[in-house]
Amino acid sequence: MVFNHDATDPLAVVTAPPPDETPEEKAAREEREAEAQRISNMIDEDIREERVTLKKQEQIVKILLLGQSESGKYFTFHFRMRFARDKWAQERASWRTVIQLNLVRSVNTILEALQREITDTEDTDDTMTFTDKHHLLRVRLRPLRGVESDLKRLLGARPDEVQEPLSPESPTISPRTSSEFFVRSWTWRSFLQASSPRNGDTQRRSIRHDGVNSHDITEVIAGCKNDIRDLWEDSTIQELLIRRRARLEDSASFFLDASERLTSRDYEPTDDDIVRARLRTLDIQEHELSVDEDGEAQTWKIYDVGGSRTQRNAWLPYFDQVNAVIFLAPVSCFDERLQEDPRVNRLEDSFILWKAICSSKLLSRTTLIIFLNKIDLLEKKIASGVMINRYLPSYADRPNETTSVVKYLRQKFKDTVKHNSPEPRMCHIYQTSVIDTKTTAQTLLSVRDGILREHLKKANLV
Ligand SMILES: Nc1nc2c(ncn2[C@@H]2O[C@H](COP(=O)(O)OP(=O)(O)OP(=O)(O)O)[C@@H](O)[C@H]2O)c(=O)[nH]1
Ligand SMILES: [Mg+2]
Repeated sequence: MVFNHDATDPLAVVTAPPPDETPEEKAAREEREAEAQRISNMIDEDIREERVTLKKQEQIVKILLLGQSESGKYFTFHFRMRFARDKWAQERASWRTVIQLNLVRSVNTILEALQREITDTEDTDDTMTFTDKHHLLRVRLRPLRGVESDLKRLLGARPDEVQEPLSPESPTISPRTSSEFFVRSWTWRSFLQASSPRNGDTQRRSIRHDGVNSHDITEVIAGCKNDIRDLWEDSTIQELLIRRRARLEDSASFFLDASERLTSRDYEPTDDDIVRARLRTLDIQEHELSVDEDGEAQTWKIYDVGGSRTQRNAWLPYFDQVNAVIFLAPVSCFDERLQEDPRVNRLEDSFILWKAICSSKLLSRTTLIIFLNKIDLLEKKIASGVMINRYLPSYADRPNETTSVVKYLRQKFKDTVKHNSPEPRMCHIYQTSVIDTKTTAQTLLSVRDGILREHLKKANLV
């Protein structure tokens, strides 16, 4: 296309071709003008595409999950189970490996405690009595040390990240923190792809990775079935765990109680198993879901962060443009300390984090949702007689009962929003035990409706 030179337009007069233009000069000029027009069209197209992308991005609901390590952020599994069924069906089978790792790690922790007791009390009178049965169990369960490393490798850990648990015979035993396993978003994804059945292949495929074969691992674990049960059910071992204050993970007893099922060769994880599985998050994991609202699907992006202190500086870039923050505060941990910094009480750490989130200017227009999580464990602790005011002096002489404790904590988190938010705002508080799949599903619907309502309100205001 060639520019139209209108003599009444002052700009056209300036850009008009010279009157004595030769045919060659005219051809060159027209070529230049056609090129300029082509570039201008390209720029217009880019702008149009950018606008469409921006519009789409505005419609995506972004949710950020925050909270200290082991707060229960993995509950996104409920969202995925409901709103990303296909992906979830693929992912489900691979949780078998994670659950096997959880079980094996717990057994190894018990064996380490046993070894520590034997070594530490060797030359003293203060020793427990172990029989041949205990010594035999130690020997027969020894292969599980190698299995723990193999499972980690199978889940994508690099060789330098897989430290074989120290030999139970070794005098220095590794604390639980050093062996806690994590997942990186990228390795996890590739692992999932490699492990999910494809092309209608519904038969269980043996997963191979880094020279490790899942079939061999399952065989070793199945071979330890009776010994794992005998170890866990032994009253001397139970006494030992109390005496050594062995810190097993929250879900250890659930998996150990179910060890006969978990160690079987054809074991398939149930939803209840998966929600109890522990796999520490490293980096930020992004989950995309298509959430239905009156037949209309909306894209949600959920960002699940690693909660330990060393991971927290990676959170900030995700504060931008986020629609809702779901903060998980595990209320049962009032008497526990952070693994990464044993000087800090875990409940106190949640208070500090929550205050920082409420005060953040970047989050000043973000919907805030808080889950007072692990209520089931809080109930158990209180029922066992642990006094909350011993660890939380501000609780003073209020009744040592779950309802009263939850009411107090609710108010404390609410007050923090009130006194620290840059602009006045509401906060939605839920009491949860995210391992309870039924009630969490109901909570989830309420959370979904709340987020969608707020999203709509903000979209209409803009
Ligand atoms: N009993 C009980 N266990 C829970 C509850 N919520 C979480 N857990 C368990 O606590 C453990 C930690 O949960 P995760 O979701 O992996 O913790 P996280 O917050 O993602 O931790 P990082 O990835 O380290 O940031 C898992 O074994 C869960 O099954 C709960 O409400 N009750
Ligand atoms: Mg996590």
